[in-house]
Amino acid sequence: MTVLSVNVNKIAVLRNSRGGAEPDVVQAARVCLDAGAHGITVHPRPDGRHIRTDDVLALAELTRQYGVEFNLEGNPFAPPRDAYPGFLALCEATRPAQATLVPDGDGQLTSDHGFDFHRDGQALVPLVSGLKALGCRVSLFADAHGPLRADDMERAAATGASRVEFYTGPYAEAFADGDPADMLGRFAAAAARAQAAGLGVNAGHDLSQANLGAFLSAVPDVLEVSIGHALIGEALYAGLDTTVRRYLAILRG
Ligand SMILES: CC(=O)[C@@H](O)[C@H](O)COP(=O)(O)O
Ligand SMILES: NCC(=O)COP(=O)(O)O
Repeated sequence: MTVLSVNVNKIAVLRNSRGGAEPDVVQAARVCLDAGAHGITVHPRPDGRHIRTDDVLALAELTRQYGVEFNLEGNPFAPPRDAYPGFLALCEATRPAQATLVPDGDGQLTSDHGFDFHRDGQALVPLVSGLKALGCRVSLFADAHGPLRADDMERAAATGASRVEFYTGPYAEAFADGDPADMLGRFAAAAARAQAAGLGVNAGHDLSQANLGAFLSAVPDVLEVSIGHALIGEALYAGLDTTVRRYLAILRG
């Protein structure tokens, strides 16, 4: 079964909008885990707009206590800045079960593209091996919506990473436009190529209760989805516990 990792970035957005400690990111993560979520994801950004270093440390401890996966996302090439020690330093401090490398530019509103494995593949090799030496499974954020180059997934696998996380934003847009069939075909084909190259497939970005089921029906053997923006929004109406349980029901099919 596909596992659910809840991204709690948006809880920190709300907290930071007023300063102080509420809503409490760790308490929100605990509610998600008590509802049955399989793990917690965060993507601390160098500008500190939501998740901060102290949140990363606290969530690493919480997930350790629960014995569930902590998935830390970030750009390993972004330099340390102010209160952000850098992605690799955070991985060293917290040893997340999964490190998801994302090629975001500084100041980007949100993640909107995966790695160019032809350009970045060689540079990723030492980073992946360093993270594996820390005990992290490594996943690489990857595009699956456009035409893949013939050996894209082979190059991703050649970095030593175990998984790719497909950037699902374009699928979510196609679904919202009422015409997701072509996009689903592209993701299914990309998944087959990743799996043939020996990579496990994760997926994330703008997945929601509305669009998740169709995605998982069309794209076989997705190992993990990380979901935050829609889930936290939906939880405003239904509550966090109920919302997480609804996602888990979708994953069970
Ligand atoms: C890597 C990814 O897909 C992003 O969705 C990310 O984790 C969300 O980041 P923000 O919450 O900063 O938009
Ligand atoms: N890796 C994707 C993620 O963690 C959550 O993305 P979103 O649901 O906030 O768009």
